[in-house]
Amino acid sequence: MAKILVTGGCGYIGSHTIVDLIENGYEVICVDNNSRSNPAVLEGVQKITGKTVKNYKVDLCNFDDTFAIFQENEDISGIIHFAAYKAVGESVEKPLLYFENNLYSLISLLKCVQEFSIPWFVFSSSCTVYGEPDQQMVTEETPPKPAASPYGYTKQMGEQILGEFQKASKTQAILLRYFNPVGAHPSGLIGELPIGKPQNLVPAITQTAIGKLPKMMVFGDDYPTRDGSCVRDYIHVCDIAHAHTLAIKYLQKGHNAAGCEVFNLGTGNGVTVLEAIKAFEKVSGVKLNYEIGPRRPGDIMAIYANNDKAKMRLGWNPERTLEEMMSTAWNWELKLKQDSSLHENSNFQMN
Ligand SMILES: NC(=O)c1ccc[n+]([C@@H]2O[C@H](COP(=O)([O-])OP(=O)(O)OC[C@H]3O[C@@H](n4cnc5c(N)ncnc54)[C@H](O)[C@@H]3O)[C@@H](O)[C@H]2O)c1
Ligand SMILES: O=c1ccn([C@@H]2O[C@H](COP(=O)(O)OP(=O)(O)O[C@H]3O[C@H](CO)[C@@H](O)[C@H](O)[C@H]3O)[C@@H](O)[C@H]2O)c(=O)[nH]1
Repeated sequence: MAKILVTGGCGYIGSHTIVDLIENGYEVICVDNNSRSNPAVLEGVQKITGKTVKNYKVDLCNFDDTFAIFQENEDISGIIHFAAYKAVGESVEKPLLYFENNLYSLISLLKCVQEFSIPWFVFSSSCTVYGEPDQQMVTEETPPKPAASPYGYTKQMGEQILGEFQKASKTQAILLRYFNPVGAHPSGLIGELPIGKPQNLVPAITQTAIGKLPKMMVFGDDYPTRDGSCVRDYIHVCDIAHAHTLAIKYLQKGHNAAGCEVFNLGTGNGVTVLEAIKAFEKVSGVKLNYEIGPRRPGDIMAIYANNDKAKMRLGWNPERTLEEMMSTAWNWELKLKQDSSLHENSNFQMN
């Protein structure tokens, strides 16, 4: 079976994707400098799959070290590139850190792709590229708007870099635009490990429910939506993970006629913040301590995916419900409370 290099494989989405790739018969190697993750995550992957995944602890911005991985593994057929920094607020404070890490790492990797003629490349993009869209439901044809943050620009630029690179090479590329990945593996052995105070909704909910945070804030209930709170398209991380396996299969079958294809990865359902909280309360039986606060600067009122293209071309069928997203996230939070070794994730600082 083909060998796939997963970058950022110790991270949240990368670790779930490694599990899915292994379960679908792929051989996987990982490169992650653990700047934003705990290497113990791969032990969780091992417990789920029974396979040990080798991690190269390398900073992808370092071309020589990255090149050496390819020299050692001349049989790599595909790359799934997750490695990046992803905190929107931090990117506003430290734009150069984001441009440097997210773009240098991509370029250094693509130089290796070129040198070693790697046939398939899958890139983690985001619905952030749509900015505040004119229509709430976006298709892949919806024109990108200026990004709201340096992080968002790194995704837009990453897409452009890949588009131009692909035209000049034989590598086939897929850009996956994730909506809001949430939840955890049903085993409770891997999940999201937010650094510091969580900025994203679901970790904020679970950390409040377990008592790590005294209460949480709903950022605004005065938007022109059905209950006044913002609308997002929450998608289970295992469904996102499986889309990567399908993307690799698609490239493997040579279906990627366009050379560099874009796919939205969302459920197609918009959910408000208050609905997400209700779903959590229902599955956990915990009454959440929350308050309505002011709007968060830079927040988009409403966005959700038209996912027809991924369904039709990749054969993707996101099947997990909002309740499953919440129950697996809660199960993971409960497991984290028991397992102090994963708490060591907080041993690293934001740069
Ligand atoms: N989680 C989301 O909500 C979301 C939404 C849209 C897009 N994305 C994108 O998906 C990808 C994965 O996201 P995630 O949530 O799994 O993030 P994550 O922070 O959990 O994982 C990213 C991993 O990349 C590693 N990394 C970062 N820079 C590196 C470098 N220079 N060299 C080697 N390793 C490096 C980190 O140590 C970490 O393990 C990212 O590109 C992110 O921007 C995430
Ligand atoms: O404590 C909180 C946290 C979030 N929210 C709201 O919950 C919604 C979702 O917020 P969040 O989980 O932060 O997701 P987004 O703002 O949609 O941004 C995420 O999803 C984007 C698209 O994938 C990525 O680009 C970003 O990196 C990622 O942070 C928004 O309305 C927030 O205002 C709250 O009300 N309280």
